Amino acid sequence: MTNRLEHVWIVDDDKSIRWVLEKALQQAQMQTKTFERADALLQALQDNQPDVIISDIRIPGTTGLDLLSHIKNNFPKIPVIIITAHSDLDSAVTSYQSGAFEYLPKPFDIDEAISLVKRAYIHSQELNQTQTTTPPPSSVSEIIGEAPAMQEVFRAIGRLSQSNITVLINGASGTGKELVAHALHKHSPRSRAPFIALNMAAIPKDLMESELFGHEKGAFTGATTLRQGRFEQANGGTLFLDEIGDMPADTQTRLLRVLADGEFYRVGGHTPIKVDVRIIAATHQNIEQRVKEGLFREDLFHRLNVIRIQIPKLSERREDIPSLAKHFLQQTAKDLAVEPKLLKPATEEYLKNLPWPGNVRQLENICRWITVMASGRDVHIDDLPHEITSQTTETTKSTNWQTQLKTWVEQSLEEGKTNLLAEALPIFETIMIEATLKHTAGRRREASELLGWGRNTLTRKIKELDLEKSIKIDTLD
Ligand SMILES: Nc1ncnc2c1ncn2[C@@H]1O[C@H](COP(=O)(O)OP(=O)(O)OP(=O)(O)O)[C@@H](O)[C@H]1O
Repeated sequence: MTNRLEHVWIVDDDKSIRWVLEKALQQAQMQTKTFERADALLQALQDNQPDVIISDIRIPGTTGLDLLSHIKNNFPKIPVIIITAHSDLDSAVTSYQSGAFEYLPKPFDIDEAISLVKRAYIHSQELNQTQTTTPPPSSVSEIIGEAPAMQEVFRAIGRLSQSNITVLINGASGTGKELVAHALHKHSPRSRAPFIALNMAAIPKDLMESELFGHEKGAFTGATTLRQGRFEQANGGTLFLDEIGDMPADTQTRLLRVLADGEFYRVGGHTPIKVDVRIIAATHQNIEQRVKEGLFREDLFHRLNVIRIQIPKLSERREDIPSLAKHFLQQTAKDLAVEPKLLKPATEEYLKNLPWPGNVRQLENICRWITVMASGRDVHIDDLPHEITSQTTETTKSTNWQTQLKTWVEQSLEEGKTNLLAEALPIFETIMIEATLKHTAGRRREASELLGWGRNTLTRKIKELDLEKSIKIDTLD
């Protein structure tokens, strides 16, 4: 996963504000949790704490300001961003005075909200707040993958279970590296000890050493308390170092020493600390290339590269797309307590043929979008977000549809499919009909002329292909 260092909790009784913030923050690779009421958030704070809290000034259960003072008293290091109505300057002032990190006047700009959260997060790090990242529970156990390349990954996890060996995971962003790292931990003798994830690319360079190794009180300006680093937190368990290729040279040197000696010093410390930590590292980069270019230490590379697991891009395991999509649609529906959406076969086929540069994470995001935005229970191609339909244009720039169709036929035959026309024709007709009706704003007579069919044929096809629900603007002509 992981740029997802930041855990952000949002409390607002306005569902749409919660939704907008949540999606935007997730898009920025942060983990979010939302609450409708302040008391639910206070309850949750007893179990664990986020890096940043965003709260409306008026919320059921208490006021934003009471909540703020409760947090300031009990969890002083968590920055709180208060959302206020524009007119409500008084409360903005009061929220500052009561210790809010910042306030966000409504209506707010999403980018501004995100940069505010990022600033608050860095600020909280400077206040030496220690937080562990735990992936969301729903993503921990289930790894979906029928494709041969994924089966290979499962075999590796199986072979490595009960072992403590160092693993290097390679794969593009969003392919599931953290999920695999977590599975390796879960199936290891260390499963009861912590799994700590840390993304090198997300940590400012000068905070990296103290993030990894902790620091003593007074080690540098602002180090007002002793702070444990991730190595200490992960003692007995697993430390997942994501985007290891981005690790600065001096930290690489230090890490190498720790791996060789099994001990380290906190920043500003003089007593060696012994730990027993299993390292799982991951990168999307070609790490051998970085070694060649002198950007990554060769000796460290060999230490990490004991076992290598390669996670394929989503475009290299297209057969898994329908089951992944189904899984994400069900998961999102469960989270939102709504009925899961169902993809029509043509939609599945369409999704299977997209380029997916953002890999599984992108598919997951699209499924969330569909769950919230698609109007009916059945999801037609037309219901997909523009983001994805424009991707097709990108693909078709390089490969025309005939070539893609040919690839599909070849793949299907290889998979042993039969009766190919019965599968392809309805998809072909659905795309033709939906696109044309979109163009004519739902006017069937005009669409049938454009398609070169009689009006009755079009009506019959729409019925046969069960497209009625997807045609939203349906005039009576
Ligand atoms: N095979 C899979 N089955 C189910 N869910 C998956 C699978 N692969 C990835 N996911 C989900 O997709 C999302 C992205 O996966 P993950 O964060 O593990 O990718 P990553 O490779 O670590 O990404 P990055 O390099 O950007 O940090 C997560 O929510 C994860 O749970």
